[in-house]
Amino acid sequence: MVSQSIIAIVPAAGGGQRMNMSLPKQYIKIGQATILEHTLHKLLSLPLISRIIVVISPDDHFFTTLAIASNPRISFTHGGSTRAQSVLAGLTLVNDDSWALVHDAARPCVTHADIKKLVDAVIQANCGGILATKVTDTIKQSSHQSNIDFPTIIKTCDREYLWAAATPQMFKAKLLKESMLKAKEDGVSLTDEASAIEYCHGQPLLVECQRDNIKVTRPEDLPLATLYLQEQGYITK
Ligand SMILES: Nc1ccn([C@@H]2O[C@H](COP(=O)(O)OP(=O)(O)OP(=O)(O)O)[C@@H](O)[C@H]2O)c(=O)n1
Ligand SMILES: C[C@](O)(CO)[C@H](O)COP(=O)(O)O
Repeated sequence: MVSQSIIAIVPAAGGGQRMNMSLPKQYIKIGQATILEHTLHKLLSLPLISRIIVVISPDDHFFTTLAIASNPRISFTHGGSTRAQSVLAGLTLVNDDSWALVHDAARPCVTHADIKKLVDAVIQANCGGILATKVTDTIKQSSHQSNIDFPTIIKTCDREYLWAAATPQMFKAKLLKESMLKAKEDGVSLTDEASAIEYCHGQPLLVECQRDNIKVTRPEDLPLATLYLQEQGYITK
């Protein structure tokens, strides 16, 4: 049984540019609830997560209108212009000795079982780690950045060692804070927490999760997230 304190940080301050919708994607409704509410319900279902800090944009006047905002285990703070800045803002509210479990607001389909699997693995190994999926496609490296119409292939990567990072990502708060601040000081941009630990020569655990833990990023992800939440029984078909 886990006895250490685990505080969840939910970065939810993004603008959702790639969704190309009028409101940030965390406030799009799937069934009766917003994406953010689905995500928070998943985290609330684990009693071992004692507190959840939701990091919202300073322009966000919507979060506090949601009933879930007054849940006693939930509080909020304001984030910054990058995901890393938002996570750091949340981390400043977490005791150094606690575990920080960072989970994207935009990943509402994560399962209770996969969060528990990560927590158990991390606590047992006493080493930070992340949920991830093994890469199953054949991966090509392009000659140019992928923002041109038809870049050409320069090589096929060996996928045996490749994983796609997901969230939650769980680390001791002090280590994560120090590693993220070091990366920031050195001008290294981070798209996840593990990158900060890697930058400081740590080796986080990879814990395999189900492939339904998608990040809602583009419009075509929405029907997929809806289907997964239906299959999981969170919304009616
Ligand atoms: N300044 C930011 C940027 C992102 N996020 C959060 O980080 C998670 C993953 O980021 P991403 O999918 O890139 O979200 P957006 O930044 O909203 O999307 P986009 O990049 O398409 O604008 C999301 O829950 C998002 O709200 C955040 O808290 N603060
Ligand atoms: C943290 C993350 O969800 C892991 O896949 C991802 O890196 C966030 O990246 P984005 O650049 O904000 O989409």
